[in-house]
Amino acid sequence: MKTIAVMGSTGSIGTQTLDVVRRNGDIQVAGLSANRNVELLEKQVREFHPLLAVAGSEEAAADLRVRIADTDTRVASGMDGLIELAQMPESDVLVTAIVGMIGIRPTMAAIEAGKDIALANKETLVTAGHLIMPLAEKNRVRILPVDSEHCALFQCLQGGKHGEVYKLWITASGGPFRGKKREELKNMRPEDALKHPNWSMGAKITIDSATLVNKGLEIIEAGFLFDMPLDKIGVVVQPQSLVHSMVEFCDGAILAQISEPDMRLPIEYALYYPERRQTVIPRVDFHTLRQIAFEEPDTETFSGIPLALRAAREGGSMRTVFNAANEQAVALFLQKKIGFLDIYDIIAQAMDHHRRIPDPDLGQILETEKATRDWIKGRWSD
Ligand SMILES: NC(=O)C1=CN([C@@H]2O[C@H](COP(=O)(O)OP(=O)(O)OC[C@H]3O[C@@H](n4cnc5c(N)ncnc54)[C@H](OP(=O)(O)O)[C@@H]3O)[C@@H](O)[C@H]2O)C=CC1
Ligand SMILES: CC(=O)[C@@H](O)[C@H](O)COP(=O)(O)O
Ligand SMILES: [Mn+2]
Repeated sequence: MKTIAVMGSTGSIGTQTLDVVRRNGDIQVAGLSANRNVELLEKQVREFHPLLAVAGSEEAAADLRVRIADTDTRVASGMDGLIELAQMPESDVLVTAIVGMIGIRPTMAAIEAGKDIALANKETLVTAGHLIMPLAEKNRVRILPVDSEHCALFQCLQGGKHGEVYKLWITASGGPFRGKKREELKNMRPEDALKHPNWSMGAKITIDSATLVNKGLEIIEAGFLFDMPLDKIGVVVQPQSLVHSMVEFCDGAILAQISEPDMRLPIEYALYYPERRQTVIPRVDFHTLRQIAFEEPDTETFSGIPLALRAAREGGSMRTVFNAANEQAVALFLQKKIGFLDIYDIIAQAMDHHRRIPDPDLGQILETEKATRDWIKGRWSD
């Protein structure tokens, strides 16, 4: 029986991971973690009986300890707790369902302890992919993509040779503001941007979908996961989110992965790879589906992709600045301290201000993150 630890179990990916576990009934859960949502974490502890539960702060951990005093689950907190969760001797796989580049250290710790990674936490790969992919190879662990596009690419690549790939096509929904122009975007509020047309996800990634920064992050993520140069990665809008991505091969053949938009499929694929299980999601109905549409992304209106390409081309610590500035800007937008288009300005200005480190180590990545956040706080926060 496989045993997993779920980092970020109370979020969108975390709860869907536990749903996959619940429906299959043959995976054990060794550890769970949340930031502040101890109420849900308590429920999860009572249902899945993990050995360890980690809360974001010592205050939240103290609350959780009281709540689950009648169980055998031990409670830890903060980054030390996440690293302990990542390295639990009982677990085979770490599901990285936490949001943001805070996932870097526990993900690296898990790889060092020989755990496979079911990776949803794309920010970690965007900022530290040059450290993580070689570390995984050295420790002979698998990085199994959970992000829907990357899981689709991974499925389409099965059996194909790396050298035979002509292009990876990442699909984008276009987000809630598809078709709008900059003038209309100026006044968009968080409640507008949080209405994703096809997916129900956490707040941060939903805003990233609206700016198309999510697609930018996903281009960089795909580069690391599949060892592909930027000119072999394209983006095409597929507004229904039915085609999750495609691989075009040298002979002109294109393989696509199509399914209803439901993250439980990629989560299940990553957890059971290379086996396929019975579906836990609704099947595509070709009797009612009339067409599958594609269009070009509007990169003039939505700067998420061009900004990411700039960060990827300049490389090194610039990827950290792109990601950290975006994390900070999205938080400010959600707090209604800045407008929607300010997200792009903050990222661009933070990148202009930064002096690039070509091949940053972990310490330099974390220092760059802090410097970027401090620089933004000094200019855009109270
Ligand atoms: N949601 C989706 O469908 C998809 C998500 N992804 C990626 O997966 C990752 C998770 O996304 P999603 O599930 O939507 O995010 P959510 O915001 O829904 O969940 C985030 C999880 O991380 C925890 N967390 C947040 N901040 C901290 C912190 N500082 N310390 C400890 N724990 C923390 C949250 O705890 P609490 O509940 O207590 O706040 C929660 O468990 C992201 O990297 C996202 O880009 C990729 C593809 C699809
Ligand atoms: C479900 C998933 O993987 C998200 O990353 C999704 O792709 C977001 O949709 P967008 O295509 O709108 O960014
Ligand atoms: Mn995605």
